[in-house]
Amino acid sequence: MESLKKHPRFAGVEGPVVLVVMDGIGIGRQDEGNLVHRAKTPNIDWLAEHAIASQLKAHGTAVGLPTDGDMGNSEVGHNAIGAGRIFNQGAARINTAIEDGVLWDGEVWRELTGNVKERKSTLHFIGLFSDGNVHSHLDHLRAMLRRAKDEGVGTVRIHALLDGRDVPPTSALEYIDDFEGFLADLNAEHGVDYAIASGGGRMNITMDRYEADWDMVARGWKIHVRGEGRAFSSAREAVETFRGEKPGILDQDLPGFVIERDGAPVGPVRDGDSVILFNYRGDRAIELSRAFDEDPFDKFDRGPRPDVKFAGMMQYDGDLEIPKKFLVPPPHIDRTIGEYLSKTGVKQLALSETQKFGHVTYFFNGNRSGKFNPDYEDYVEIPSDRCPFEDKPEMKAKELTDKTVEAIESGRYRFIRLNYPNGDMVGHTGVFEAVIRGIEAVDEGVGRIMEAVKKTNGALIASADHGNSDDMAARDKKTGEILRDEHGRPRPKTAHSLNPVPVYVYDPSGQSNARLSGHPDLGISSLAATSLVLMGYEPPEDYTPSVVEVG
Ligand SMILES: O=C(O)[C@H](O)COP(=O)(O)O
Ligand SMILES: [Mn+2]
Ligand SMILES: [Mn+2]
Repeated sequence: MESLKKHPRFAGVEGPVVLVVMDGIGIGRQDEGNLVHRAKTPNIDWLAEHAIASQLKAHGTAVGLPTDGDMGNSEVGHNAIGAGRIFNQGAARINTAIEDGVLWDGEVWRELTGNVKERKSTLHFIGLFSDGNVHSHLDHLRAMLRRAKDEGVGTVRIHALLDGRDVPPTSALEYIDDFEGFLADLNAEHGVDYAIASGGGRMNITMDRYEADWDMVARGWKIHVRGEGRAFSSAREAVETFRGEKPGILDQDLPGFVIERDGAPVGPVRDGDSVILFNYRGDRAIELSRAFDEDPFDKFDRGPRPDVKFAGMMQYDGDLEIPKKFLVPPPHIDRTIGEYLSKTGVKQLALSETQKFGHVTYFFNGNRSGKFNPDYEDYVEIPSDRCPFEDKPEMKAKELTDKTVEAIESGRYRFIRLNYPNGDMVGHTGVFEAVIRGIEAVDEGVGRIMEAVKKTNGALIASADHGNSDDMAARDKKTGEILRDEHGRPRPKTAHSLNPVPVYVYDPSGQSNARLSGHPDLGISSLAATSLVLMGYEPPEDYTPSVVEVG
């Protein structure tokens, strides 16, 4: 790989180029459900009016997802931003592997199904139980169950993590009923025994990320693997009971449950079983994978670890080889902006709080752990609070801004990137007042960064990885009208939006003579080239073009 070439007409702004990812802050229709619009954001508003402003696509094919009906997410968003190009992503790759049959011919699928056939043991599937298409898709699970049945696998157990975060907040029963119907057909026609064995809300058990709270994984392990937990005769009964006990609870927060048959758990994981984690996205799949794969292991007490064959849908971390076995290889993302800058000897800094730290480092660097060259890279992680996001929607915005301003003024870095998680993490709670406060905290941070950039003759690029808080109200599918609760308040939508995101390029000293490049239909993969031209480098030829022309 070559170093970057100097830009032919522009030597770069004097101070650092700062790329701010305002996570989950998109551009939506200006109504009651758009909390970005409702929040007081004097700094972002100023940028919209006075900086170079445009919109970028942040969903669907613009970020490597199968169709333009797929909402964007932080993983594919940060992949696209950091790679400067679009790579086919998890969902698209698995669809192809299933269509072409490559998945079934693969060594890992054959090993895991062969194992349970030979031992007459159980094949388990654990994963996010929805069609949100961010971490998983139920169509993949259905395809695998049909195939398992065709290949003569007799017993399958499903451990269902209820979503309500990438899909409507209380939609679990629709997915459960639909799936139970599918299972009933398989069982009746083919004499197999395929059943849901356990489950719980994804933000309560199993799907922690970035080691923010291993207790979640410990709870999930007990439920799925040991079959220990509150028992019910069906997943539907569990959900209905929990909802009755705590009205208003969202699916993502539901407690764990175990399904019993004849007084015993129907599907704990036992020696000789095979286990597939059918999530394809890495961040929230890594910890459970480690619990299955690692020995020794000190994150929580697993009790006796069953001796199983474990595989992930994908390899969630290629550098750390987590997990060891996987069904579909991940996209190989190379020549990211971070790698180019390191190669060119340009100093860079990445910052966020725990919740999005892996996004500005691992995902931004093309799913790569560690640094390209520690001499040229510094990473700062501010530990996230451990309370519900709606209780402290400002999160660590102030601390993150302090560190960023300090870094800008230090003169040590040429490129600084950071992520404010608020618009997204608080957006997922569906608590409107909190979301507004979270966005206002981001705006305050952006304002302080604008000042620091001005002081140092640097440049700011403010954008986002996908929308969320710009579209927070549930709507009637046909009319688009906002749906309301009994008090007339909009019912929340907790998932990401399909909206474009803003891009603001602010060069207070005017050195770059930046103006819109006028390329139509740009997506967030153009942010890498935009950062490079402001630093005075020519973007690599196959990068998505810059939002601005300079010089
Ligand atoms: O994992 C989550 O929290 C959501 O499914 C997606 O959110 P993110 O893509 O913004 O991380
Ligand atoms: Mn995000
Ligand atoms: Mn999100």
